[in-house]
Amino acid sequence: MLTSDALPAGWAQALERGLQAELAGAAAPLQSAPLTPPDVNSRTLSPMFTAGLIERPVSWVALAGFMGTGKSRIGWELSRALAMHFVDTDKLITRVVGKSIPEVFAQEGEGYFRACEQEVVRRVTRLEHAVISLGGGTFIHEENRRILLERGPVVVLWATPETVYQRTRHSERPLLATEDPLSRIRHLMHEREPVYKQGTLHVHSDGRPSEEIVEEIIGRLWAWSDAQQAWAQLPEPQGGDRAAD
Ligand SMILES: Nc1ncnc2c1ncn2[C@@H]1O[C@H](COP(=O)(O)OP(=O)(O)O)[C@@H](O)[C@H]1O
Ligand SMILES: O=C(O)C1=C[C@@H](OP(=O)(O)O)[C@@H](O)[C@H](O)C1
Ligand SMILES: [Mg+2]
Repeated sequence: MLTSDALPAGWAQALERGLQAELAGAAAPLQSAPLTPPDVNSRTLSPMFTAGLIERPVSWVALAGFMGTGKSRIGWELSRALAMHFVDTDKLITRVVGKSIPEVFAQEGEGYFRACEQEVVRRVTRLEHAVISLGGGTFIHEENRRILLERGPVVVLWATPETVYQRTRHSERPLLATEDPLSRIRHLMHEREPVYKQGTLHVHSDGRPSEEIVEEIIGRLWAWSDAQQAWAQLPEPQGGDRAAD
């Protein structure tokens, strides 16, 4: 595994330029109209636009999970629903390196890609008001996982190997470019499953329209942030550290 020290000089500056271009490319969050009109009775989407004040359950969230579970698509839709910035780490790497993901794997090697990913994670965890869609392997790397979970909730999307196969079979995922992609999916998913389980929230994406998934994520994020606040307001137990109880 290469570390980010292996990246060429100037990579950090190129990343910064690429990130700014990505953020400017998507409509600025506060100027973009939500795709779904606010519903006054729904906790999930309506509180955002009360008296012109946008309320969000979180100011930062990342989406993790296996290839084809919908991180890129759901992340984008979630960012529109919450009027937040959107960064897809694969898209950002593609922009900074100037090559597609399969080209990066083929020409620079997977180690180089993982080093780029690590640098991108370090940077995007410093963003505010952002939805981050990770690549399927990003959360697997221990250091990435630590930084991400320290920053905010990581929502893991799940799907069966069959669904993943159907969703990825016409696209280029270098890790699935084998004679028997379904077996490869099954094997890799099994291997990675215990790590994905370390995410904050877990949402199934099989056979569900993206709007429904986005709505569930928003509802679960509200519940999560309410619980975080309730926990923070608990009085410190006498004579001890709460975490040690
Ligand atoms: N809930 C869904 N239902 C049907 N198709 C979906 C759903 N979520 C994503 N897709 C489609 O599956 C493919 C892979 O989704 P993508 O967002 O690229 O996944 P990931 O980023 O996790 O690899 C895309 O063509 C996308 O439009
Ligand atoms: O699972 C992985 O290791 C990868 C997943 C891909 O992203 P998606 O999960 O968005 O397809 C992309 O980062 C790269 O091909 C490696
Ligand atoms: Mg993706």
